[in-house]
Amino acid sequence: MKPSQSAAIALGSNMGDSYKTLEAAIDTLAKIPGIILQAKSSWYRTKAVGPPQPDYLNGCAIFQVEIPPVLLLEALLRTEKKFGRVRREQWGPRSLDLDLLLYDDIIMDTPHLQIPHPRMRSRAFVLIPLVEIAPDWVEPISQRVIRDLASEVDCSGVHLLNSI
Ligand SMILES: Nc1ncnc2c1ncn2[C@@H]1O[C@H](COP(=O)(O)O)[C@@H](O)[C@H]1O
Ligand SMILES: Nc1nc2c(c(=O)[nH]1)N=C(COP(=O)(O)OP(=O)(O)O)CN2
Repeated sequence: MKPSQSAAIALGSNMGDSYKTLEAAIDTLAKIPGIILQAKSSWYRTKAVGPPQPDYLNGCAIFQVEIPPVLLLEALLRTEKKFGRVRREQWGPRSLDLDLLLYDDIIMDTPHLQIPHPRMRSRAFVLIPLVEIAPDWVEPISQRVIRDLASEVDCSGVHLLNSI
């Protein structure tokens, strides 16, 4: 493996003090050896996609990583647990959701890990924050840059909370 790669992570929360949780989750990830924070987006208040539930707070971060994708996923799952994530229904409310969106230009499709995240290309709550910090990153399945993907989603349910 190369000395360092870039990974894009999506963060979301709609239970508890979401702002505090998301900020603390980024700090927690950045303290893990082999994970270095490079950029974080603004936070956005977003209408929930899926079953009726409270609005989410969403954002994205880019990390320089020196660990492989599976170890990075394990670190994300550990961090979700630390912040009280209990797995109930799919697409249901959660204190913290961390998704691995992109890892350099890797394409991976295993039962436990798909990269790029399979639903990222259609999600305004992912693409609107991500375009702030990675407009030129090429999503390797569509071969399109984030800027173009973001320009095509309906962003009516995505509202800026604070600027970077
Ligand atoms: N790219 C991925 N990022 C996060 N989790 C992933 C990814 N690909 C597969 N998974 C699996 O999904 C569940 C977590 O689901 P959520 O409801 O989105 O938290 C996890 O067990 C991963 O193995
Ligand atoms: N606005 C908004 N809506 C959402 C959000 C989110 O972060 N923001 N996350 C979801 C993801 O649900 P889940 O993690 O169960 O599914 P996934 O594997 O498709 O990410 C479902 N709906």
